[in-house]
Amino acid sequence: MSRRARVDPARLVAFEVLKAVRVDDAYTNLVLPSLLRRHGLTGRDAAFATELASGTIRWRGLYDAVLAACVDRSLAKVESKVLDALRLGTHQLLAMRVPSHAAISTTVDLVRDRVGAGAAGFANAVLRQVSQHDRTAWVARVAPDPATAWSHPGWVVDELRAALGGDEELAALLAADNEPPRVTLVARPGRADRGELPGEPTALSPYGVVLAGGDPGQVPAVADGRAGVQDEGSQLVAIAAAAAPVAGPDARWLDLCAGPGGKAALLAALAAERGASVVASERQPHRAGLVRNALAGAAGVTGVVAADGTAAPYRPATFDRVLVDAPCTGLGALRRRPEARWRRRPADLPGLVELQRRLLTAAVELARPGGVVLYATCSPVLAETRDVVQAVLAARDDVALEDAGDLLPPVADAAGPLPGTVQLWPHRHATDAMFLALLRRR
Ligand SMILES: C[S@@+](CC[C@H](N)C(=O)[O-])C[C@H]1O[C@@H](n2cnc3c(N)ncnc32)[C@H](O)[C@@H]1O
Repeated sequence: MSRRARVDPARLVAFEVLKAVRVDDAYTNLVLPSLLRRHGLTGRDAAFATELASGTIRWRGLYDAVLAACVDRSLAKVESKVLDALRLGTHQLLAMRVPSHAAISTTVDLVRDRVGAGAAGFANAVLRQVSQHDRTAWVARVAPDPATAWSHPGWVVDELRAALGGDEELAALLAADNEPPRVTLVARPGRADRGELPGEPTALSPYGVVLAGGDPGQVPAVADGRAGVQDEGSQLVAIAAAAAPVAGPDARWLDLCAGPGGKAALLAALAAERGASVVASERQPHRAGLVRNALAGAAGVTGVVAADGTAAPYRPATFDRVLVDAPCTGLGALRRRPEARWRRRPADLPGLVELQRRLLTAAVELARPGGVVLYATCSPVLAETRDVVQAVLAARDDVALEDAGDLLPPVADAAGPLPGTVQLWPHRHATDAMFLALLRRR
């Protein structure tokens, strides 16, 4: 048998995912499917590789603290490929139902094959130490703080704690961030009925279904664009944007930050039912292309435009409704993006907040008097939610904050940081932490 043949393909796929995320800034969710295909993995093997890669990336903060206690030098001095393999071995030992001997021997085989015999001996010695304790005991030894125990960067924990208003629910939120989310589908009204989708109806959105299992791409209504994969919180954003009462004409709707098009597709379906039509606008041309794909075959669409929303090519006071689903840190959607928490930096915030403020200002100017603007983020960070809305309200006398909660089916415990705003949470609502604020132009 060749040395190469001893490496388990599911572990090799996970190892290659970690490398792509580290070296190429790849997104786990995008790189995984092609690697699974390339190595011919399906079914249980594909599920194992997915959990191994995604879980290892999510839990990297805790695992590095464990490994630091088992290695006699700084982790920065351990070769990156070896460190990746050690993290994979640690995830199998502390979080997956893999017998210790198998977790260690398969990791050692991987390191021998990919790095060399010396590194394999080192990996063997380190993982044997890791296997001396279970996860609870390791947390007690190396992770006295919630950031390490729940594997989040400290600054992210600080932002989430501030948004929650204290420590009471912090552990529940951080734990929810570490659970891969259930897959939810949306039946786009007028095009599909949720009764034809496989799974249980969602609790909050009248169009949603929690997928029972399997590949959503195989669901016929998803394959032909009448339904889509969409978090329930995102469904509620589009629903709220469509539901705000508007006196007078209600035909021209705008989605100012539409890429890749999930909310635009639901909004267009809702618009079509009411004889209205959506302009879907997105700055990045390739993401505008994704919006075009998402809207293929949909009624209720005026067009898709690649345009900077802060200088959009529309006349002021044109639209009856404007949705601003603003670019943000995404710290409310950590469940679905394993690497995101490690990639974001506090220094990203000021630029994003400035852009959010400019986009919301532009949206207010594009709304006609009496029209509405729904501002949303998939982040609960106060600088991106409360502060942006407050800044725009303070700078203008032609706009007022109204109650976004009234636009939704009853959602318990969803009060946002300003009166009338809504803040959803993964640990309370099993949605992404979407923020919603409703503004009306005077
Ligand atoms: C949170 S995402 C929108 C998600 C989308 N609404 C959906 O449901 O599929 C924010 C989008 O805003 C876009 N964006 C960033 N800066 C922009 C700008 N100045 N004008 C318009 N769009 C912008 C990003 O490219 C990104 O696609």
